[in-house]
Formats: sequence, C-alpha cells, structure tokens
Amino acid sequence: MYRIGLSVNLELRSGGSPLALLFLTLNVPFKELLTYECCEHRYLVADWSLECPACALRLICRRKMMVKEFAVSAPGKVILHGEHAVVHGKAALAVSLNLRTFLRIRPNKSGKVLIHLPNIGTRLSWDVVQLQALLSTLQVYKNDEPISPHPEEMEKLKEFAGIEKHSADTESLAVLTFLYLYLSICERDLPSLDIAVWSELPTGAGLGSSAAYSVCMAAALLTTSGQISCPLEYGTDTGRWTVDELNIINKWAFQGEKVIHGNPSGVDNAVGAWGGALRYRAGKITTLNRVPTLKILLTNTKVPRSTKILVAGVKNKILKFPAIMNPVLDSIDAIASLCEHVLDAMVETPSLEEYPVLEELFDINQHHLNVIGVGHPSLDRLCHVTASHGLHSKLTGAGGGGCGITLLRPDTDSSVVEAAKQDLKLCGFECWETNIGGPGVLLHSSSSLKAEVQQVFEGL
Ligand SMILES: Nc1ncnc2c1ncn2[C@@H]1O[C@H](COP(=O)(O)OP(=O)(O)O)[C@@H](O)[C@H]1O
Ligand SMILES: C[C@@](O)(CCOP(=O)(O)O)CC(=O)O
Ligand SMILES: [Mg+2]
Repeated sequence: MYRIGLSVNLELRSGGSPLALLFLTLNVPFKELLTYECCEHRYLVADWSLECPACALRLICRRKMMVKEFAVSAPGKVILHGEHAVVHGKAALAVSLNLRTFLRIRPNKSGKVLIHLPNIGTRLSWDVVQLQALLSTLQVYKNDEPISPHPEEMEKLKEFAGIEKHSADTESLAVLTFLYLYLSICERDLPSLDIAVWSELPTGAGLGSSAAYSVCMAAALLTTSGQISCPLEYGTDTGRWTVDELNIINKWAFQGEKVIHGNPSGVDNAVGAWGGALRYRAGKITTLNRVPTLKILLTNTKVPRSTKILVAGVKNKILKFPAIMNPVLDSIDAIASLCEHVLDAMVETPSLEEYPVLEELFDINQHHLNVIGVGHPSLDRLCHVTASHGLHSKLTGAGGGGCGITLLRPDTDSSVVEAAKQDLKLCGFECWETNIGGPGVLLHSSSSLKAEVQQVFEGL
C-alpha cells in the first residue's frame, strides 16, 4: 500500500466489468512510480491515468486542487530561419528571448472566474455556474490527451462570450483561448479563479506573444487543477516541472495556439515551454545545445498584423502556385539547415569568418519571405536602413509588419549600431539589443516576481 503526501481521489470509469478495487491512499512522492492494484491485475504506471487492459478499468488519479496563489512566466521567441515554412513541415531554428509573459493565478471562493489582460485592455468575468452549464454542451472531454479545438465547439464558445463568428481581433482570440483551455483542462472541477496576464513582449509583433500567453495559461491551469505538480519547494522563488509535465504543458499550449494561429506549427509554444535554442521540424523538437552567443538587434516596425491571416495567406498561395512555392519552402528549409551547421561549427572554432555566410542567409531568406507574401514595405525599409550601415536583417515571426532581426557581428563597432538605431527610430520603429536563450516556462511564488511585474498585478 502506498501513501502520497497529498491525499488523492480516484475517479473510476469502469469498462462495465465487476470491480474488485483496492482503494488506494498513496503515500509516495509524486515523482515515483505508482503501483495500482485492480482486480487481480498489478502493473506499474508512471502517469496519472491508466487503463487496466484486462477489465478496462480506468483510474484517473487527480491531485487535490491547488488552493494557493502562484505565478508562472514564459519567454517570447525569435525565429532565426524557417517561419511559415515550418507550418508546412520544414525546419525552423528558434531561440527564446529574455522578454517574458507573466501570469498570476488566484483561486478564490467567489464562484466567479475573472481574467485581467491589461496589455490588451480586457477585463472580464463569468459565474462558474454559467461555465459549468456551457461545459455540459461541449465535447471538450479528452482521453488523457489534449484535443484540438473543434469548429463547432469554438462557435459555442464564441456565442457564449458574445464574439462575432469570424472575429479574429485581439480580445476575441485571447478570451477564446482562455475559455477553451479553462474548460478543457479543468473539466468537471471548474474552479473559481482570478487570472491576470501581463507581458514584456509587444503583442502581435512576431515575438511569440501568443505562444507565451498559451504556455502560461496551460501551465497555470494544469497546476491549479492538480494535473501536474506544483514544484515550488517551500521558501524557494522559482520552480520547473519535470520533462513529462513540460510535455503536457506544451501539448495544451499548442491547442491554445490553434485558437490564435488557426494552423500553428508548434515551434512557438515549444520554445515557450522548453526555452533555449531549438530546431523544430514536423513536431520534432531538437534542443540545440551548441549555439554561439549571437548578438541580435530587434526592431519593431509597430505595423499591426495577424498571424492567423498571414499563415492562411501562405497556405492559399501554396495551393495556387505549388510548383513555384514548394521549391521556395525547400530553399528556406536548406537555409535553416545550413545556418544550424554554421552555428555548430562556430562553437567548435569561434571565428568571424562564418558571419558573412550567416548574413547572406538572412538576405536570401528575407527575399524568400517576400516571395511567399509575408513581407511589408516597413520591413523592406528596415532592411534598407540597416543595409546602409553594412548590417543584414530579416523579418521574424509571421511578418506582414511586426518585428525584424538584425545580425550584429562581434566586431561591429558600437557607433555603427547606434547610428543604425537612430535611423530606425527616425522611421518610427522601436529597436533594442536583446539577449537570446532564456529559460522556458517557470513557476514563481507571487512574492518573488520582479517589482515591475508585482506593481502591475497589484494595480489590477
Ligand atoms: N499579454 C497578452 N495579453 C492578452 N492577450 C495576448 C497577450 N499576448 C498575446 N495575446 C494574444 O495573442 C495574440 C497575438 O498573437 P499573434 O498574432 O500570433 O502574434 P505574436 O507574434 O505576438 O504571437 C493577441 O492578439 C492576443 O489575442
Ligand atoms: C508564421 C509562424 O511560422 C510563426 C508565427 O510567429 P508569431 O505568432 O508571429 O510570433 C507560424 C507558426 O509556426 O505557427
Ligand atoms: Mg503567435
């Protein structure tokens, strides 16, 4: 018999056969294997839901719901190469940014769910009873695997939230993502919650703010509903989940990205969950441990655009001109692979000799991105201004405005960078030098959040 530090309640879903069940009060630290006895069948499982192959007994083991306040954060990202092509199975190289989205979650006994989204000026609340009634009309139940948002279910959510059928505006997408993840993750045990989200990232600018939002929402709801642990040892400021739990967070965040992007590749939420630098291809995540410290100038053209619309536009272009577009996607794939090879070689023997290759890859890919229809005059302007200072740039993310990245060589004189930044600001752009490679999603005690973030949350 086992005893877990926290009591658990087992919900039984039987396959209909008579059950000789041993009630388990488990007492092992969550991370150890759990042994269940069901009928005469004994087997070891490491996860929290299982099916007895003999009697189809389903044991869903849930931790007690978290009742304390906590916070989570997730990084934005920069795609070095592969945006849009990655949606069609090609490789993308992406690195996390040191700009993060923060979420504070406060379970309460008000019988209401409250979301505060100050970056987009949204503050909404619903009665849990209303949401419970909505849940009964949805097929959001999952067989232990996150399920994709079904168009009919999304229409019901839109109707419930008073959102126009084809609306893709900022608030609509954020609210729908929250409602979908809240109902799908918390299921029958809908908690009263107060959730606040605030980001250092510009939203809708190509830096993966949607993914950081989805990763934070998934991590917070999974933790508070007891489906993953709360790895915050007493007295510590931050915690990180296990690999298995990060996979669950990433899978649910991907569902959130589907609400916002329509047809996401999954690269953005992967970077948000795992952090660092990675290659993403057709759902396969490969962590890149050997990436030199690249200096990047980030420029926001401040031209608003929607990833969902841009991604759909590329898909239509591929359908319209497959013989023209597919070779372009293959070329972008080759650029990402060559860039990864060059970066790996640079770690082996650091030298400036490889930079001209990296700069040329930026230029070639930027031209390809214009060909597939995601360029914008503001991005052309950005590339022209930096080129006049001998620097090479490309758009990052969905394009159509938003952000571009400029590669800064280690030997680039700071006066050149300052002159380029001045000229970019004269275009009305906002630019800043950034560090890449920050950690993925983190759990924080609310009191340990940096003062700027605490101030925002306290003011809500
Ligand atoms: N901090 C935030 N607060 C509320 N909604 C957010 C936040 N960050 C992102 N979002 C949601 O994500 C959308 C932007 O996603 P997207 O168009 O993919 O751009 P990005 O390049 O930033 O990922 C916003 O319109 C909004 O719905
Ligand atoms: C265009 C795309 O490749 C990246 C989108 O990035 P962002 O949402 O603009 O930050 C879409 C995707 O990979 O899901
Ligand atoms: Mg996005």
